[in-house]
Amino acid sequence: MMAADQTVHGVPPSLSAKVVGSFAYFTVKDRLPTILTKVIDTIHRNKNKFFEEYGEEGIQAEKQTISLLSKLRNELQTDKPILALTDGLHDTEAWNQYLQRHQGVQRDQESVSWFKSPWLYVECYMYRRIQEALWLNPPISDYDVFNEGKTQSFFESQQAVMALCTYLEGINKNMEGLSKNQLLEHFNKLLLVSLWGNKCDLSISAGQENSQKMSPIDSLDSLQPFILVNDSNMVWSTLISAQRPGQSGKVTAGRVDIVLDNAGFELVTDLVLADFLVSSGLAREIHFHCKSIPWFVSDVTANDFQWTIQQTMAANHKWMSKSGYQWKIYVKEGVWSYHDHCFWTQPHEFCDMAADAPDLYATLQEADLVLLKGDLNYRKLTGDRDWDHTVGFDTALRGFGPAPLCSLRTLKANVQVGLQLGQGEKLTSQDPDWMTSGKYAVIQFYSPKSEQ
Ligand SMILES: O=P(O)(O)OC[C@H]1O[C@](O)(CO)[C@@H](O)[C@@H]1O
Ligand SMILES: [Mn+2]
Repeated sequence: MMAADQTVHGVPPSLSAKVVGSFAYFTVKDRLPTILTKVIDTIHRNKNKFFEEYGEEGIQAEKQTISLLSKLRNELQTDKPILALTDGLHDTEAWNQYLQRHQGVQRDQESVSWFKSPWLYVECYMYRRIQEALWLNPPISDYDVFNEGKTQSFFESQQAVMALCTYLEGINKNMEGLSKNQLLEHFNKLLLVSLWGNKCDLSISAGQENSQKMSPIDSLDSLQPFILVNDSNMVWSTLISAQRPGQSGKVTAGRVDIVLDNAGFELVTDLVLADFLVSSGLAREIHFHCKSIPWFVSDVTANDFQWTIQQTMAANHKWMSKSGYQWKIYVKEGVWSYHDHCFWTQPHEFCDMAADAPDLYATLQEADLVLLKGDLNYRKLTGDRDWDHTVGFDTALRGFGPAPLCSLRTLKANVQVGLQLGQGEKLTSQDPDWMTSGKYAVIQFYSPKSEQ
């Protein structure tokens, strides 16, 4: 396996908090402890609920969990070594092996620790340790500490969700009569809505309210200048070329996998896109990939996925509830399916997937197109390394390419590849925070087929 923090064969080092003043440094120093403090507060605020549900045992669990989390925060803030996990879950061994791998390659006798090791690793590790703290306290093991924020962000985006479902209804109603160009136009719009939906995550704001208030369709034009790379035409042609004549002479389309990111408004934009892909015949089936534990504050779990569909169905708005019912039918009929895999909540760069999660890699190879939402997926695609901005996306993927894939990401971390010569420098001079503000975005495509 590749060393974590050295330049090997032209591969740049991982971003890390050891670079004082870097965004990684600022995140580990300030944002992660803030998130941990909020988690502690949330658990404490729910003390009565735990008592009502589990009696005295619930209170003990609340205290114990808080004490483990306070210890975790202290380890982080004092740059203690990363510790092996002790909770015996099905992925514990994989995490501990990953730690050993890092201990094996660490130079200069430095320990594997919060400020010295790769930022991607330690940030993922923090969320896994939160899970451990809860898991070790059985009555509250399944408690999702981020649930309140995720449901709040869904409810605060209601106006935008209604507008989006109304727009979707308008398309679906007239689907038969649409020309190919009109279809392409709708496709582009809904792809952009899903892209900008990624602005609404909760971890960048350390859990602060971050919902969509405006109609998402209306803001698309004004956001166009902020898209730094737009490969949407390749996404479209991949979908078209996956269409094949079926048995009855009817065209069958390909399978699209969507690696989801955040719950709340972003998830709705992804479901709307998925609905359109199926109803237009651009996709035959959609496989959604979600997280198996609460992750990076706002990421979608199985529970969030089901809950969002239920809430959409239950809405007091004709087109919103119609959409919700349709989504439930898609799930019931298997046109949409939900999958989770523990690799998504591990710290690996995606170039390790073929070796470390071969079953997941094989699943993705069956897709005709994989859409990967959000910033964290982009960091994992590119290994969260200090790449030059002009390095090609294909180079940064370092062999990861189970199927044609596309990242839909607003920039919230300082890694960005595939730009034109001088483009990064120009952005830095105009807008020094361009890589971390969530104001810019990319639709970046890669196909292993073009390499054959
Ligand atoms: O939900 P997203 O788009 O993956 O964003 C989460 C991102 O926000 C951050 O918290 C910003 O540092 C990153 O850790 C992470 O990449
Ligand atoms: Mn996220």
